[in-house]
Amino acid sequence: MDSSLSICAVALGLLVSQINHFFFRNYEPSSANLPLIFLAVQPISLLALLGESFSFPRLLWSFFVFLGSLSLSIVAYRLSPFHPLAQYPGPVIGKVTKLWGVWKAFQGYKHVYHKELHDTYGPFVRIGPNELSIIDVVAVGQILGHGGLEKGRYYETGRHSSTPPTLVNLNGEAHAAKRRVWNRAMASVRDYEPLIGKRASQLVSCLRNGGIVDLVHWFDLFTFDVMGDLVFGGTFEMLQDGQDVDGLGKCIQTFMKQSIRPVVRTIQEFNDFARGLVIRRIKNGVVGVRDLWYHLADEAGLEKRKPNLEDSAADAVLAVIAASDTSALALSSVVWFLLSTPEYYRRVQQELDEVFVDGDDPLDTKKHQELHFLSACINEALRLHPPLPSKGGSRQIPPNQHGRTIAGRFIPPGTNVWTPPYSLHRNPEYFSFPDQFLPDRWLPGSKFEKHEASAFIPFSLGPANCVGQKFAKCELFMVLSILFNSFDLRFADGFDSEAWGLTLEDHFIVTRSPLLVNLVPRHRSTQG
Ligand code: HEM
Repeated sequence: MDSSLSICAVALGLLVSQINHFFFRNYEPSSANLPLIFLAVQPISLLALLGESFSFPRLLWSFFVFLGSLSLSIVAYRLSPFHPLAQYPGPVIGKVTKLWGVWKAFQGYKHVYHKELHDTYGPFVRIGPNELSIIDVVAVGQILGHGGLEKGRYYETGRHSSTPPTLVNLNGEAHAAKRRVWNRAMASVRDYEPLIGKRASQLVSCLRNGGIVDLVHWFDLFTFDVMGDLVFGGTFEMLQDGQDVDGLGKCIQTFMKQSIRPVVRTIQEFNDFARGLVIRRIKNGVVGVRDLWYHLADEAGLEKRKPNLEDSAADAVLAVIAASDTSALALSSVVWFLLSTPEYYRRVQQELDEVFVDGDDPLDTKKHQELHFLSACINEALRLHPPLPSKGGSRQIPPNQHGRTIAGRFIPPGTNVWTPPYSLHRNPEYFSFPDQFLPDRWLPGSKFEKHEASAFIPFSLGPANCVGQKFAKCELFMVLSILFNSFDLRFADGFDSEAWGLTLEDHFIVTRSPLLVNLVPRHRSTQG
């Protein structure tokens, strides 16, 4: 047949494809761009090298032989007992390719997919050719805790080259150095209490007339305003406007969903937006409390090397992203769980009424320590709806290092490891009735058969855990205390409350649909 290649050409095509497989297995590229060009050029070069004449059918054959044999050999190797992760169970599709997982992530249901896999295959699941998902509590401590594994390469690939690395992208000493600055900034949440309290009061004041409101919307505005205050000393004023005039929330969502085309434009918009805020903040200086920018830009001159403006701005933007959606989701989730279980809502209300007798300020943080049942409800909401359900904690063993034994099992070099909080928190080995909202499990002396508090990691663990954890908890207690103290809440008539939980989609930040609640002002309210 004229269009076929000579036997020699086919043999060479097969050989070269095997060399490619060997090469890419040992030197895995971090970007697909160059390898794709490299792969496309080879079948054409082979034809030229062998002096074969160029025609469309011949080119097609050449690609078919080369790519077909390369694909077959990759699939065979990934499914073979010779693959370093062969001992780990998982779906065939996951062993062969990451594309199925990517599709689930694109849909926003990666967390649910991983849980289903763990339900089927157990605590160690091979979810990608070189990826494991682990929900064993000993392993999670060894992976994320001190002396654990370093951050996976997804932390770096998620960053656009036009933006300097932030705390989240860094590893090792570079991370520790930046983390020191962040720790300094977040050391005393007490300093920030007036700032959070002011916005919590403003939130309640905006809602003072009661009626039907979308709490997702208002919690979003609240957390953005708080972060504007914390990071830049006051900026956004979304509560005052009653809306996100600059579209910051939309911008963050698009950015996180990373739909290829808008992403570059979004990053550009984001950087421009941040630059504007920074310029304004530098012009205004510190107004009142020392804000996060004061620390990030080292205005006190405590660091040996002053950070440059671009670096500090990138971290300031990180703060807004890391803190706003996570806290807003937590607030919405607590309200949703409580209104879905009226007996728990009544207990929270009763506790608040006992702790804050008439005239007491529900923003008094010293009294928040007495809110044991509310605290249990917050934990339970964070357990069932962790704001970072699947991505909080991807780690890796770099290909050029030795493997590690984790919880008695060998993890070979080149493996990416995930510890998805959503699946871990719902592991029946660690929590009785794992899918049910049962806040009593968090109270001292609870009689639940299984309760493994170290399997509860909504803020992650170890040296890269959430630096804003205390701040977030302070926000939660303040807002929930003043909200429940000021209003009686119930779902709006006709609102499909059961469906709300199913609308949560995991796109790194968790997107959610409106939460329609009817607010009736309470007579004993001290605010608004
Ligand atoms: C309920 C609210 C919050 C939750 C559940 C949460 C959860 C998390 C988790 C799981 C991580 C680890 C992520 C990873 O390893 O990929 C993290 C990291 C981080 N969080 Fe939060 N967060 C919350 C609120 C906040 C707030 C209020 C701030 C800032 C004021 C903040 C700032 C950060 C930063 C800067 C990091 C990166 C830490 C590092 O890499 O060293 N978060 N958060």
